[in-house]
Amino acid sequence: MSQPTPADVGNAPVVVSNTVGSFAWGVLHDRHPALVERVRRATPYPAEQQHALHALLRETAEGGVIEALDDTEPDAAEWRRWAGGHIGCRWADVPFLWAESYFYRKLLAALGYFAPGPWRGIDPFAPFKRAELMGATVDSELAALDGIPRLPAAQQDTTLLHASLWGNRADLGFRLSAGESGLGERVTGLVVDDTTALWDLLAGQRPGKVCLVADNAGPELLPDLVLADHLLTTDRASCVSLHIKPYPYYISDATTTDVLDCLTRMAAASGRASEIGGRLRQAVTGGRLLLRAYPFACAPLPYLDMPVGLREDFASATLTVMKGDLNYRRLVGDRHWPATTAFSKVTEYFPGPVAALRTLKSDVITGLAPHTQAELEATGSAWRTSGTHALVQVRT
Ligand SMILES: O=P(O)(O)OC[C@@]1(O)O[C@H](CO)[C@@H](O)[C@@H]1O
Repeated sequence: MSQPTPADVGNAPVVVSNTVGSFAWGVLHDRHPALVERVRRATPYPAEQQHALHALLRETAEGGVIEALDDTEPDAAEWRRWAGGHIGCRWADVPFLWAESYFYRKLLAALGYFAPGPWRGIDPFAPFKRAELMGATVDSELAALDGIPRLPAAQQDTTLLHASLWGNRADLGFRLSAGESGLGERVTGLVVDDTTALWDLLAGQRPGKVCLVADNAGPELLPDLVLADHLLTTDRASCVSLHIKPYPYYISDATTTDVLDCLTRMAAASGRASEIGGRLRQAVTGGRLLLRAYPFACAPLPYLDMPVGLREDFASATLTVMKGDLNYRRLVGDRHWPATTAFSKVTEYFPGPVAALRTLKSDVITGLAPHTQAELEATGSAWRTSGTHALVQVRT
């Protein structure tokens, strides 16, 4: 299934979760049980679902062994294929990327998300996503859009791109780990900043399709949608292919419902936000904003393993913009790369120009200049995982 990794990059060790105290270990050990508890408290699930949640917690507890997805699940065969030899292994010993995705899929199975009956299609994360979207922070971010047209054109570009970039801190899974103390202050200088290269790339050709691979709903998706509108209205793109998730995933990842909720939220606002919301609605009906929900968007695999249809979508784009931490891990491979490994090398396989807009929330990083790495290490802070740092990386 995999295409060869570019030979001269080599293969750094894959991230697994079996080192006690590591970031990956913490996700399995702390974040997932905390999430199950939040889900249980948010929705009054009946006994059958409660038992299934208990069973999932037992299965995924320290030392637990991976059990196959029930054959009655509609995508059981696909997951069997994606599982390779992982069923029967300890959760902590398989690739972290795989274990996390499988956990989210098993959580949906436990809640009867795909089963016939009254709980089919009920998004367990909707209460959290809805609360975020209706929050006062969103009001002020939408109101701030009124000031954008007063900025010089280049500053509008940077402001909207960076709003989408930093919107990536609005990730409910990460906030679950950060706890009540909340997120650390953002460090404004980006660890890699290819912002100019990104706009130059779009300026250097006739407007074509831009693929925008979305990440979280609500406070991240809103600036993503505003960016999509900006690309369309400034003729940097003839259409935007917005990739979202086909079903709830990683707590706050955006689904079609979340896109529609954002459009409704914008329409209900005043001024420019409402104008943009109206234009985006028309763009959806007119085919300039295409919604795409590939099954592979929730696959436990790196983009190196993407199927043909998705590859063709990316290949026909002038640029693909990957949002967020998980997409970054999937793009470069969830491996302990030396931090100075060239981003262009690890993304060489990708079928077209690609940009990553990401706040740093896991161990994986590539493309740092040696002096940047040294400066970051010297801070003694958890710069790789704290969400305080961000990057814009481009491979043309
Ligand atoms: O992709 P996103 O929303 O930016 O971040 C996803 C995340 O919160 O979840 C994973 C760990 O569970 C990490 O990739 C990261 O910390």
